[in-house]
Amino acid sequence: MAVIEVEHLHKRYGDDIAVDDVSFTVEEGEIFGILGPNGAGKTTTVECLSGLRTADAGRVRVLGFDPVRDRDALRQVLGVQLQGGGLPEKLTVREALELYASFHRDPADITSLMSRLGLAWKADARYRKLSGGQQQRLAIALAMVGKPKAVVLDELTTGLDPHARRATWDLVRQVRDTGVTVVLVTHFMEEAERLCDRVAVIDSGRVVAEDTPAGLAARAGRRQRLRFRPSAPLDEASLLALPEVAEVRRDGPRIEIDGTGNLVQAVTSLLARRQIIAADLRVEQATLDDAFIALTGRPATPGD
Ligand SMILES: Nc1ncnc2c1ncn2[C@@H]1O[C@H](COP(=O)(O)OP(=O)(O)OP(=O)(O)O)[C@@H](O)[C@H]1O
Repeated sequence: MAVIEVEHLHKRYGDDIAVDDVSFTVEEGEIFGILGPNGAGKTTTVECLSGLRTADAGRVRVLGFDPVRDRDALRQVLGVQLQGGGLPEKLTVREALELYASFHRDPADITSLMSRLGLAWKADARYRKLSGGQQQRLAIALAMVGKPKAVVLDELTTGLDPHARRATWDLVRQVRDTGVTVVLVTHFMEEAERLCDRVAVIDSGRVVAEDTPAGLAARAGRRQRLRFRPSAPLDEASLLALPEVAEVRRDGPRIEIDGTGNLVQAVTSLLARRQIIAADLRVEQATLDDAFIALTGRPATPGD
């Protein structure tokens, strides 16, 4: 069942087109990633589906509701954590949760929510005293306090160290495991690859691909890269004569080969015929990063 349907969403700020033409569908129970570089239109898209902005054109349905017309009803079933959604510095964790709970007809039990999200020991700590990771835990807790059927989490792990980022990923998986559909906005490839069931790649206000992370990586051409140190000289021409080999590079004593298909088998049987041993053999598959570059012609995280 589709939980979120976005069809031909368009939103501009004056002459600036933030979202040009975005369509995607989020299915029940999945973690759906919206991936793209800074300024691609991700936040504007999720603001439109959360009812925080009105689209200029297109159709959006979230759990059957029109986010603008049915905003109050939607608030009862959709949890939202938006980028930089800062809280008053002096508010404690418990107070923030009590405040958000008061907006809902049937809120979650705050004590058990805090313990589920590892915040019980910080219940009386003020917001400003929390670490970045704890603030994000609280953000997830606030999005979950209304016992939503779906949550939108925007740039959840930006600014977190690798350890806190991984801990946050575990929490997002926990949220999904309770049956809540998750829409996750990110510009981190690794995050999308590790966490998401499906991903919409957005670039300059348009969806350039919608697929599983593995499906997106496959679009990069199922490129493989092989690296090794041959035990005896190996001529490039005989490697390039193999149909699986696209490119051969030398890096000191190492050889780096890009290719497709049964690349590993083709190269290793050539080596066996020549009685050459491949030391330090490494095989790399195309990643979501490669797919993003293949789709958009540039990296997703400039300057990251
Ligand atoms: N309130 C606003 N007023 C005017 N322009 C805006 C506003 N919000 C966003 N924009 C512009 O719309 C475009 C898309 O911005 P948006 O924040 O949706 O992108 P994003 O993909 O979420 O980027 P980021 O990863 O940096 O948050 C950008 O060019 C941005 O400058």
